[in-house]
Order: sequence, then structure tokens, then C-alpha cells
Amino acid sequence: MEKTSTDVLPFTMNSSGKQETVCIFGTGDFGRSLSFKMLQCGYSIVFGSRNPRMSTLLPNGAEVLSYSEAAQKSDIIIVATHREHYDFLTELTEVLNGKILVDVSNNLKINQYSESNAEYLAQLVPGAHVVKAFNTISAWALQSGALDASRQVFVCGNDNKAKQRVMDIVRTLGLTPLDQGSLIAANEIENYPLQLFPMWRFPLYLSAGLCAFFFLYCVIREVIYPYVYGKQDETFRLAISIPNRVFPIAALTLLALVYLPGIIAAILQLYRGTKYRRFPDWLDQWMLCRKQLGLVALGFAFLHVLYTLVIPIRYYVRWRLRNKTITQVITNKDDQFSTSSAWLSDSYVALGILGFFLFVLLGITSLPSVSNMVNWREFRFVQSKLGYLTLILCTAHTLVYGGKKFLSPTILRWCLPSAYVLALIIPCTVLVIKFILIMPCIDKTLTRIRQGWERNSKTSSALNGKADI
Ligand SMILES: Cc1cc2nc3c(=O)[nH]c(=O)nc-3n(C[C@H](O)[C@H](O)[C@H](O)COP(=O)(O)OP(=O)(O)OC[C@H]3O[C@@H](n4cnc5c(N)ncnc54)[C@H](O)[C@@H]3O)c2cc1C
Ligand SMILES: NC(=O)C1=CN([C@@H]2O[C@H](COP(=O)(O)OP(=O)(O)OC[C@H]3O[C@@H](n4cnc5c(N)ncnc54)[C@H](OP(=O)(O)O)[C@@H]3O)[C@@H](O)[C@H]2O)C=CC1
Ligand code: HEM
Ligand SMILES: [Fe+3]
Repeated sequence: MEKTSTDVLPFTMNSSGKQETVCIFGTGDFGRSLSFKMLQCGYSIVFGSRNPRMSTLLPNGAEVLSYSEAAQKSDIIIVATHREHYDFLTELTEVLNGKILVDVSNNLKINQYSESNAEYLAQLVPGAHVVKAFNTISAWALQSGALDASRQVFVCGNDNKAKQRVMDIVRTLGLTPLDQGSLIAANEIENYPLQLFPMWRFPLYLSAGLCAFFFLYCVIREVIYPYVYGKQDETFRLAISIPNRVFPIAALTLLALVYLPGIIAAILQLYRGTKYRRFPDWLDQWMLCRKQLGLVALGFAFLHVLYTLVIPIRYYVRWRLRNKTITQVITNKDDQFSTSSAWLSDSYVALGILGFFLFVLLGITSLPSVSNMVNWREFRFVQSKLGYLTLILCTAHTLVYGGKKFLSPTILRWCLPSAYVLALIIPCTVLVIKFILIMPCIDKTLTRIRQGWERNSKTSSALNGKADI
């Protein structure tokens, strides 16, 4: 096939065959980094600056002029200055008339101003076509080429032609433009780089709260209580014994909280008899951060395993073992081997190991490189079915660890049961309700609801039918 004349033109040439010139206002970090990249991609660059002569460190081949001279050289102007300094643009409204102004700016805080920076720019220079772009790309990444994580450039603007021209530039720089619509979207685009791990916030606050609560609980039971009643100094427990209760308890509770919203959703759907009514916001948010909750739980489980591995080398544990042996020698009594204790001890450790193995498997499948390789059904199978199996194994691990002493009154201190007894409440509740939900009669109704059946649609059509008669 023969190539047309436009096919053979490089992107950066305009229709008359000349290199396309782009003007950048501001010779700061971002303006400079963008100019390096654009020069590499074949654009010719003209800088607008307050002090054209003072500007150093600029790439070879870029011209530096005053703001108004530079603006006349191109019909696309990238405004690489901070919003606080935009007022100089009001003196240039005439030269900027009809030109494309690209707003790249970010603020320091979310919703710092009542209108977005791009809308503010459009108010300052009403005759220009303002397009928002590039604000999510950092100057450092542009220059060092480390753009793997952030190749996407969100673009928005009211003038379609202007937006297309900017998107062409984005593509030529090897980045991916994402059209976000009109300039109203600028507010959201500007808030985007200011967010700090939004999906992680709830899981992290929740785990900090859980850890603080259980830590205090254990300190009261295991440090303060022995001190008050026997003047014993048990503070060494703060280093390993108590963290090795708090971390597994946090892991188990968070794991249960990953599966609790699915159950609440099912109960709501059964109660309402339809899947077409929205869940309350808190439930929606909770559902959306289950992955993060699960990964935080996995982190705590890892800590528990590491702390458990060091138990045999602890001074306190070795001292107790030695002392027991010596006492047995002195009193000439030996401990009878108890098969049931051996079973209990081996089973709870085995359950922990199997639970941890599946837990890690869940974590691995949540890596994008792995989840992209499995289909939806396989992913659901691992996350939902194996996820529940993980919860069952970890709960059983804790239940068997509690063993016989579980509810005996001797373990109460100041009426407080052992911490793991509290930790079992949510997981056991989740498992019991899940067990009820998968009973055939309930499961059948739930499946019908999830396939689109509505309980009330029958009654309402019957009522309609009556009304017709
Ligand atoms: C280590 C670890 C890593 C994890 N990684 C991920 C991850 O990468 N990605 C991820 O998503 N989760 C992840 N999770 C969380 C969790 O495993 C999944 O969310 C899991 O799918 C939850 O299973 P579920 O059976 O409770 O709920 P679901 O599978 O969500 O739902 C149960 C049922 O409810 C129905 N349902 C769910 N939502 C709706 C709705 N809005 N409207 C109508 N019906 C609905 C479904 O059809 C399904 O039949 C992770 C958990 C852990 C512990
Ligand atoms: N740095 C980054 O990684 C990113 C920055 N941005 C945005 O790009 C814009 C520029 O950022 P950055 O380059 O880091 O900032 P700098 O402070 O490094 O540069 C800003 C430039 O603005 C010009 N300017 C115009 N008027 C004034 C004035 N009154 N006072 C001071 N400077 C003025 C100056 O250029 P001259 O001296 O030539 O006039 C100055 O170098 C900002 O809006 C920022 O939010 C967006 C994404 C990433
Ligand atoms: C390799 C895997 C695991 C091993 C070897 C293991 C081992 C142990 C041991 C030895 C104890 C007793 C600790 C003590 O005496 O202080 C224990 C307690 C406990 N484990 Fe595990 N465990 C594993 C995985 C898990 C996992 C994945 C969870 C849950 C998510 C978990 C939850 C708990 C809980 C809640 C306790 C009770 C904590 C307490 O109050 O003392 N364990 N585990
Ligand atoms: Fe500045």
C-alpha cells in the first residue's frame, strides 16, 4: 500500500513540514525536565522566563525569551509555574488569545482552593483553550525515564481540538493519555497525586487500633496482674511473648473481617429480596478494601511465624525447661508421656502451618502478575473458597491451641479471659453464619437473587394484576 504524505511525516512535524514548536512558561524543575523529553522526541522548545539571560541548566537547542516573546512563537503553551504565580498571565491575555494553555500544576493539599487550578487559569485568560495534563508525572521520572508506574497522563479540557493536540504530544512522548472529559474533571485530576494510599487507610487504622487494644489487654493480664498479686517483674514479656499474642490475634481478626462484609451483603440481599438496591456506603467501602485488609493480615501472620521460630532460643524458655528438668531429678519424679497432649500440640502447630501456607497462596494470587494470568473463576476460587479454608484452619489452630484450658475459670485474671478467647469471637461468628448461608434452602434463594430474581416483583405484579381487574 502506498503511503500518504501525512503517514511519512513524523508526529512532531506540522503540516508545512517544519518541526513543531512548543512554548514552556517557567524554567523550573518541571519545565526543564519536560523540555529535555520533548527535545528528545523531536519538538523544538521555546522557554518563556522572567529572566531569559539568567536561565542556566537549560538543554542545548532550547531558546529562552521573555514570556510575551515566547508566547508568540507557538500556539501551544505549557504553563510550568505554580498557581500562586499565575497573575503574570493577565498581562499576556492578548498574545494568549486563541492559544492552547496546558496547566500542569499541583497543589500542596487536597481541595486547597475553591476552584481547580485549570479552571482558575481559564478564568484568568478567558480567550485561551485551557487543557489540564501532565500533573501526575513527576519531573524526576520524566528526566530519569523511570516511568513504569506512571505512564498514564490524565487529560481534560473544554475544547476538543485543543485536547486532541495535547494528547498527541503525550503519545509522542511515549506516555498514555487518558481523556477525562471537560475541565470540570480537573479538580479530581489535581487531587489524584495528593492522595496518600487511600485504600490502605482504613485497614491500617483498624489494625493499629486492634494492636493497641490487645497490647493493653495483654499488658494488664500478664504484666500488671502478676505485679499487683505477687510483686513479680514480668516486664520482659513486652518484647516477645505479648507481641506474639497481639500479632496473630490481629492477623486472625483481620482475616475474619475480610470475609465478614460478604456475609453482611448476603444477609442484606436475602432480607431485601433483591440485588438491585445499593449497599450502604460503609459496606461498599469495606468491600473495596478487602484486598488491603487481607494483605495487612498476611503481614501480621508473617510476624507471628517469625516470633514463633525464635521461641526455643529464648532465655526464659530455656530457663524454664532446665529448671523443670532439675526439679524432676531432685524430686525423682518424671512426667508421664501424654498422647493426647502430643496430639493437641502437634495438631495446632500443623493447622497453623497449613493455614499459613494457604494465607501466602492468597497473597501470591493478589499480585497483578499472577492475577492477570488466572481467569475470573480461578481467582474467585482461590480468593473465596481457599480464603474460607484459610480462615477455618487459622481458627481451628487457635481453638486447638486453647485446648482444654479454654473456658476454665483458672485462666481468668480480673475476670478477663485470655486474649485469644476474644480473638475467636469474630472468626467463629463469620464461620457459623457462612455455614448457615450455604445450607441448600438458603443458598438456593441467595443464588436466585444474585441471578436477578426479585422477591417483591412477583407481589407487585400480582398487585398490579388485581388493580387491573
Ligand atoms: C492475603 C489476601 C490477599 C487478598 N487479595 C485480594 C485481591 O487481590 N483482590 C481481591 O478482590 N480480594 C483480595 N482479598 C480479599 C478476599 O479474599 C476476596 O475479596 C474474596 O473474594 C472475598 O470472598 P467472599 O466469598 O467473602 O466474597 P465475594 O466473593 O466478594 O462475594 C461472595 C458472593 O457475593 C456476591 N457479591 C459480592 N459483591 C456483590 C455485589 N456488590 N453485588 C451483588 N453480589 C455480590 C458474589 O457474587 C459472591 O457470590 C485478599 C485476601 C487475603 C487474605
Ligand atoms: N516538579 C514536579 O515534579 C512537578 C511539578 N508540577 C507542576 O509544575 C509547575 C512547576 O513546578 P516546578 O518546576 O517544580 O517549580 P519551580 O519552582 O522549580 O519552577 C517554577 C518556575 O515558575 C516561574 N515563575 C513565574 N513566575 C514566578 C514567580 N512570581 N515566582 C517564582 N517563579 C515564577 C519560574 O521560572 P522563570 O524563573 O524562568 O521565570 C520558576 O522557575 C507547578 O505548578 C507544579 O505543581 C507538576 C508535576 C510534577
Ligand atoms: C507456620 C505457621 C504457624 C505456626 C508454626 C504457629 C505456631 C503457633 C504457636 C507455637 C502458638 C503458641 C504461641 C505461644 O505459646 O505463645 C500460636 C498461637 C497462635 N497462633 Fe499460630 N502459628 C502459625 C500460623 C498462624 C496463623 C496463620 C494464624 C492466624 C492468622 C495464627 C494464629 C494464632 C493465634 C491467634 C494464636 C494464639 C495467640 C495467643 O493468644 O497466644 N497462627 N501459633
Ligand atoms: Fe515557585
